[in-house]
Amino acid sequence: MSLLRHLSRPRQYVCRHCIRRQHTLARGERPKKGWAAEDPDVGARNAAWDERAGRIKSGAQQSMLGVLEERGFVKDVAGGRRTLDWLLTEKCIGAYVGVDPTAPSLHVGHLLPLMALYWMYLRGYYTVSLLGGGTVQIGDPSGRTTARMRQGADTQSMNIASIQGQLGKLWTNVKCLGIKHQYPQLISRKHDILNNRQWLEKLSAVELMRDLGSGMRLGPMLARDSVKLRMETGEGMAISEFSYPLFQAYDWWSMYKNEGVQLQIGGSDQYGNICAGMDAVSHMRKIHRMDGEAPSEEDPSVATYGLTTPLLTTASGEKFGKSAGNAVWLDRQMMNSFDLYQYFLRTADDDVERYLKLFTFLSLDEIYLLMGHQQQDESKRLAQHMLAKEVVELAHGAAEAKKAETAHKEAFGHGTNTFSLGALRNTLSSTKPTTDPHTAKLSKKEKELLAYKKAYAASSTAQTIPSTAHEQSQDESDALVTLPLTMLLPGSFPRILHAAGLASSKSEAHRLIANKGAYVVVPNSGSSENPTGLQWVNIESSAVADPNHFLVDWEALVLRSGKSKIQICRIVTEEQFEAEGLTCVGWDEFKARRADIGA
Ligand SMILES: N[C@@H](Cc1ccc(O)cc1)C(=O)O
Repeated sequence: MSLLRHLSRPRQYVCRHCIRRQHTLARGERPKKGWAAEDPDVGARNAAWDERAGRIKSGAQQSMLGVLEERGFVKDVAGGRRTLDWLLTEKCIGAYVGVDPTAPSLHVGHLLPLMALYWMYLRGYYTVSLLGGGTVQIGDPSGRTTARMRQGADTQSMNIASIQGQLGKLWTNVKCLGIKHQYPQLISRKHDILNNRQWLEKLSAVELMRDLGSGMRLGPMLARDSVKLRMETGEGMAISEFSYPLFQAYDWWSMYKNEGVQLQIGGSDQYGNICAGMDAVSHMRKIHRMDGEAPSEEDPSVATYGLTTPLLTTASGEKFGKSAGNAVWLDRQMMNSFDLYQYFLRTADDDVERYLKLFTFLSLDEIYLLMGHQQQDESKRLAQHMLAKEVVELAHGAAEAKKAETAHKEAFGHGTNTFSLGALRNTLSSTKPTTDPHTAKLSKKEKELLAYKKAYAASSTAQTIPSTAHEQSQDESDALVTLPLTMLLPGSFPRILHAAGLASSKSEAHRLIANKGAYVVVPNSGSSENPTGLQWVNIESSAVADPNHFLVDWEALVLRSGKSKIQICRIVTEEQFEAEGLTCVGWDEFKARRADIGA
């Protein structure tokens, strides 16, 4: 009886494409295309949304677009800034950011559009991070001067699996950060990770060209910088790459019709793809006549919009997200938490406020307060520590962030002139022996993935700074490099600095030393009031400067380049080094030379 009553109750439907979200079916009426049965919470959700819209319109609360603009996320808006601002206030629309899994990890550059998306999630929108499992096979030419290398099937599936996991972790950490920063848990919040392979694999070539291709014009596609440049340089472009925007546009159409995704966010190089997508969706709407609810084609409440984030450069003019020319990876196995923390800790004073707004969920009031404290004593780098901790927390989680913070605060606890012995001992005691039990438990597939990631990170760093930490089979989370004692000889500091990853070559290490930019910690140099606060001294350029004289606790050499890039080197006997199956930059060359001399 009660079931019958339930069935006969008029069902509520929600239309993803019009501003009047809720519809009640009349007797005998069938739901229209784009309507989805809605759960009973819809009333409460709409009421909460309307109340918020009221607050925004009365000026009591800032609009979503206002928040994104104020924090520095907006370079361009496609489709009209004012209408997008209005739409984001009136309607709980869907938004997405797409990433192609071209590598096993995202890097910090990907965080910019994703952070804008995460803000939208926290403010109650439907948000999708889209994995380009289909589009990666085509290869986006945007912002590139050469075609991408074709990836093998194994590499591709490892990249997809790895980025999928990473996107999931990021969502978990975003939710935790949202709780930590006390953002209200809005009931309309929802997020998804979708893979465009799901629909692109089912898409027929005829359908793509007939429906979508017929609505996209050659003119704007030919006028794009990435296309023009390749034509001018004579390199040319394959049809597949040229057609890439069609596939990205089809993604949007698919998510527009099924999930109500009306906004796409991307880096500034995505502007062309986004505009092409907007035209395509509008054309597809005409073909599929989704005007059951929408009064007219130009109705801004059903149109699509694009938002691009700026290209970041540091105060010194470098591209953001590169450390000595290499990408700053978000994967913990490709860049450990200590190094990620350190990358952000090195942020220039002139950049730090801007980065706090972009890469943390701190409110603006908190940021201004923090900057006030920072100005009282810049040397403490309070703002940089906060930035570094929040980014590590977003990428690797709270526990890792705490560890990285403690290690750095101890290392720099007494200013930049001293190094804390406590920090060194803590780091050394957390070193895992040869066979890392953590890796031993991994399945064969996981081990393969781990080896691939390490090789990927090492190969992308090889041309500039070789990071021995990546080449060694140590626990991925430690910040140590292990070197054999035999390499420590009078005059060998340049070789050691190179092996420690603090210089890209021996000659660069020589230059660093000559410019007084290389330091080493002096053992037993603590004062009587602070015996564990060891002193840094400049490494001398003399040919007899002997690293052996700087062994702390007989097992570590602590080196620094510039103000803050520290590398702790664990020193072991050559037998132990070989027994642990370790190697380091310059080791083979060192052995070969030793053999030549007949030592
Ligand atoms: N083309 C985007 C990734 C992307 C893929 C699919 C999309 O639908 C959107 C974006 C890039 O290379 O950064």
